[in-house]
Amino acid sequence: MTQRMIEITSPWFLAEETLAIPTDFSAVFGNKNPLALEIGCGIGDFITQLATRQPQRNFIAIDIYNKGCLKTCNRLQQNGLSNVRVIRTEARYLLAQFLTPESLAAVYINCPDPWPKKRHRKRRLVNGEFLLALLRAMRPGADLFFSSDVADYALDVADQLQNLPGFENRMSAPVAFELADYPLSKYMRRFLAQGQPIHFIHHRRRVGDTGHAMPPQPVSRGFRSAWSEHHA
Ligand SMILES: C[S@@+](CC[C@H](N)C(=O)[O-])C[C@H]1O[C@@H](n2cnc3c(N)ncnc32)[C@H](O)[C@@H]1O
Repeated sequence: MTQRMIEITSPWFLAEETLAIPTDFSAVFGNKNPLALEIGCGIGDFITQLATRQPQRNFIAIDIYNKGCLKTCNRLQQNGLSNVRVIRTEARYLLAQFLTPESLAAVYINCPDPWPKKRHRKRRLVNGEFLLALLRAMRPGADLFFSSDVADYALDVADQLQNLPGFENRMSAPVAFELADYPLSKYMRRFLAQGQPIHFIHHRRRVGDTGHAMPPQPVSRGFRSAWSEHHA
């Protein structure tokens, strides 16, 4: 099954095929403000709140879901936010192709697809290899925020992070049920309304960390299709 592709003409949208490899995002935004990334922005409610609160930062919001990218662009436009751009792309592809090492000041991943069945867990986006690719793109001192409604996903990510010396935990526990001043996404609000807790993780790339990130692995464009199958 494939997504129905809607052409997105919004000025907030960057078409993946027009981006330079790697991309100079300072030139895209016309300033050298710190750059942050949201992976899996959905309909853009989280990034809209965050970018409103942090006008001194630039944000890239990515999703493989075409309609979600369109809704995110529309929401950003309604809120007049000039510090965000939306890209329809796959996270690993973005990290391997478009981002330079140490270019990100923060990364946000909220309620990633849970793949709850045990035999599907290997499909989860956030694993050790992915965290190393993130680490490479994060500058020392950059923040990584992860949230999930699925306890075992969050515990697994917390475990992986604990074993990566490039990261340090910014909270008093590996996983918390609250994160002060953190905006709520659509999925977070949905789960909280159903009485399900959200599990939060906040790590930082250790200042002084030099060599724990691995070089980018080759990622093909076709790699993305498996991830978009369920968005028909
Ligand atoms: C469960 S939704 C959560 C959306 C939003 N973060 C929220 O909390 O409301 C997960 C989102 O991640 C996107 N996604 C899944 N895998 C992705 C990948 N590999 N790269 C980019 N986006 C991805 C999906 O298309 C979907 O919009």
